[in-house]
Amino acid sequence: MTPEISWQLLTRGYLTEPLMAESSERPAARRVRVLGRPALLVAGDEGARLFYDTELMSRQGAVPAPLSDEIFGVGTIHGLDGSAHRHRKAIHLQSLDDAGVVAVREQVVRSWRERIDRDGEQVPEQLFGSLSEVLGVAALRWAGLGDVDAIRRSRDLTAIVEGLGSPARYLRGRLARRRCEAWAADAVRAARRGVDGSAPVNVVASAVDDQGCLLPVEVAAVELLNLIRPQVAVAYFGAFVPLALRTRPDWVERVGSGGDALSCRAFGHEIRRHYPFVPMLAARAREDLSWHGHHVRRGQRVLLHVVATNHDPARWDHPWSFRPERFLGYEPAPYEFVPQGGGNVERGHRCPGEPAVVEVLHVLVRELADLPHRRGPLRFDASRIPARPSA
Ligand code: HEM
Repeated sequence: MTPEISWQLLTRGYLTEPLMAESSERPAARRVRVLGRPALLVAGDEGARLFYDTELMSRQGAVPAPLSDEIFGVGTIHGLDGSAHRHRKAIHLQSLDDAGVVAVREQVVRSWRERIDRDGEQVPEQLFGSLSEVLGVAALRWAGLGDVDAIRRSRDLTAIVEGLGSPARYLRGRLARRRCEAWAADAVRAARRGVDGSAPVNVVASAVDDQGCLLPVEVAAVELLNLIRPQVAVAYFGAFVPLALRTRPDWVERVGSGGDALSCRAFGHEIRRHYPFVPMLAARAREDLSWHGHHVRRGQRVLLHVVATNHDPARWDHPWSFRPERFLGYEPAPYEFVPQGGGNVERGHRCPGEPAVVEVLHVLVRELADLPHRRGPLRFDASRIPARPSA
């Protein structure tokens, strides 16, 4: 029988069965149902190549609207194709160019130092909450929005991401999104009235679509939030750092301030590969197609299983072990490692924030490795999306 995975995702989270086999016997694809509709679930390098083939796949309406509107917002880049998508993507790539990434890193270091000065040198009891605030303050300053209501806004941005996992959290996320879109729209209007500048809020406020028209305020607000919200979400990876360091105590010195940058980077990559965050991604077939004996009709969903791809036994040795050494001197190829999507960042939907996340994780790994008490939970609940360590 074809499994309905919507319900499984809600109740079993990352343990949703299809394609999670640990052996190399894993099938190339599985037929599933999403909200009652047939879909094809693919994984691994080959599956990712199919998923990111823009000739074959479209993103329009791929993520069910109730989910997309809550997590990303109405009119978001995630559902665009072709030249509309490329124009919108340019906003993000401009804000997250090399200088933008350096600025993200500087703001995170500053915000982290402020927290240490305030609360002292120890891993906070509630590391996830503390990191979301540190990263939220940093992201809002980076975007050019200053410190106004920064903590409350950071909590709302986290509530939006938390909305993925359960009906109660979803409702809280919708309310938080309404509040966030209101202040983001105000920020866009103020930037349109005010001074020019290179801060991301100004970049978004002055951006035009592929017809040369300014983005509607509501859409610009959604894109401004697309630049800020995911920076707060790096707290999910950051919260795994103490757990990862306890799994591999032999790496503590290598990644602390006396260690080396390459080890720190490898450790961050392995955190993004090993610990789950985004479970799967969605596209729709542009035309009827056939793949490994499965027929996919035009308009049907094709899903890329992110976690199964990052743990593909055909690609990764001991995929379920935390082994940062696998990334020493090795940068992952575009379709084998997809915690933030795969393929080409300019032409496809790969995450434009990936270089910033690599830098932020570098800072968090180094700082958390240096703190004297590396306490914190030793496990996480794999049935909860998004995952984070729990006591
Ligand atoms: C926790 C860290 C992050 C994770 C796990 C993550 C993951 C992802 C994933 C899986 C996608 C979708 C790829 C696809 O649809 O093919 C994506 C897209 C995107 N991400 Fe991230 N991301 C993170 C951080 C960031 C940051 C820091 C930013 C910006 C500052 C950002 C901005 C975006 C945007 C704008 C898109 C849409 C790209 C498009 O549709 O072309 N993300 N991200």
